[in-house]
Amino acid sequence: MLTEVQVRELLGTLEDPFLHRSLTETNGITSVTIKEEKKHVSVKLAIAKTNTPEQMQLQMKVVDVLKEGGAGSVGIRFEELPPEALAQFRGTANESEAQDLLSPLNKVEFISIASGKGGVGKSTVSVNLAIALARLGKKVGLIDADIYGFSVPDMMGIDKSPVVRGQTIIPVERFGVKVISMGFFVEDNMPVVWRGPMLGKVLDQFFRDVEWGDLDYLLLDLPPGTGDVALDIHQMLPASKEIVITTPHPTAAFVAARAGAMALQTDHEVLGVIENMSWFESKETGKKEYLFGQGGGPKLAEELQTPLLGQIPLGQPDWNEEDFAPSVYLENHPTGKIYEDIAQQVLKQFADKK
Ligand SMILES: Nc1ncnc2c1ncn2[C@@H]1O[C@H](COP(=O)(O)OP(=O)(O)OP(=O)(O)O)[C@@H](O)[C@H]1O
Repeated sequence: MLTEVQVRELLGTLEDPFLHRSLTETNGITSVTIKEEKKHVSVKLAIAKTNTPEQMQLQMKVVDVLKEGGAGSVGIRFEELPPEALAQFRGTANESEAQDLLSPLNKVEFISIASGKGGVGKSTVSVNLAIALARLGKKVGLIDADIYGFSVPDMMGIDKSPVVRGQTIIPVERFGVKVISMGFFVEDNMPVVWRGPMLGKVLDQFFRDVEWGDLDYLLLDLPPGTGDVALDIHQMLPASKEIVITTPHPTAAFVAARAGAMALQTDHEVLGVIENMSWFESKETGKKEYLFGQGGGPKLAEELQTPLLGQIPLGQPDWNEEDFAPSVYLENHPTGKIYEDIAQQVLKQFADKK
């Protein structure tokens, strides 16, 4: 297993993407933690500018280098170099990088939506949460990165593909959300054998080549599960905060806990838990039936020491024929209101952390 000295040696030659000096020169490796029994290496790196496509690329390099060196899993947290350190090197960044520093994605907050297994409603929640944030006046983007089925376009009733202008991809806008799905680029939704690193490259392209404009929040609908692909992706994600989706059954919560643990292991803060398919409410009697059991959401939230952001009942949204969007709840639908409440809690959490 790697030692701290070896980790510092391996990473020391990688460059700060903006300053073009090695991380050794910039004193950019701020901490290294090694959990030998789990072969887990956790590093904190300081670079000139965080939450950028460049950070994403560096992140991928760090994961590659450490895994080649023998690490089983890698957690990376980025922070910005202090102004004094930056001032010392600033002269070395050239004009085009100065442009990059102003790139609109610099200010965006990433929120990834994860689940322990498929079918729990991760895509449904991603779509409705993105729309709820947009309804609250935020500028929102959504990346459908669920390689096991690109369901977001269908769920939102999107029937057109994004316009591609040269190198630039213009996302499709629907309900005030800018959407990009891998499904847009896969012919007839053909199944593809995706490997984590490949998905990482496509994600990187989505960060770089999509004309997102000025965004406040970029949501990522992640592939479900806690296997290799999910782990690879977690390691490549930008400094995103994570929301974990579960159904109310205690065993489902147990599986979802592994997704939460993976987030924490890869240094992603968990914003909260959303329990989906919580109950079915009879229209006649108003009585709630707990078809999938009870207690999974609160239990998971307690285990991950994070808030339970909300519970979504079973049911179908009402939509009209001409504006067909099978999974989108309207603003005044009771479930639409629950999503609004969740979106408000999410905004509050970001505001509190600033
Ligand atoms: N609250 C709900 N009430 C009724 N049906 C729901 C609810 N949430 C999700 N569904 C339905 O359950 C199915 C699975 O949902 P969804 O695709 O969002 O799950 P997922 O976790 O993203 O699955 P996967 O990752 O396997 O794609 C869909 O048909 C969706 O319409």
